[in-house]
Amino acid sequence: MDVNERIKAILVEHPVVLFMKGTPAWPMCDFSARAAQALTATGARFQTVNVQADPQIRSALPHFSNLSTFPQLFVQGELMGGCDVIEELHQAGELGRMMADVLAVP
Ligand SMILES: N[C@@H](CCC(=O)N[C@@H](CS)C(=O)NCC(=O)O)C(=O)O
Repeated sequence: MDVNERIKAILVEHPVVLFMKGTPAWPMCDFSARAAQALTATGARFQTVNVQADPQIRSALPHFSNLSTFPQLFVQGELMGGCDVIEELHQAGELGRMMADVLAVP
């Protein structure tokens, strides 16, 4: 499967996907760590893709999304943004609401 098809398949399969460096337990970059922390704090379940472990996705995703940096959060297939956007949404109380809407988390 072509890498863009793989990215699309991940986005179809999972309503909330964080493409990050490392994993929430072992983040490999402070921006990825902060993004994963904010999402974890909402209590929502989210899928992560470690771009450091997948060089094809690491190089293709910036072209696919038009965002050159990581992390990248997609909700229902749409790019929300990176760490700055995620933290802003979290601080405004919007991130939890968004996750609840998408995932029906109480
Ligand atoms: N302002 C960005 C900061 C993210 C950032 O600068 N990430 C860097 C360091 S992890 C990055 O992805 N650089 C490009 C690369 O490593 O390919 C955000 O909100 O996510």
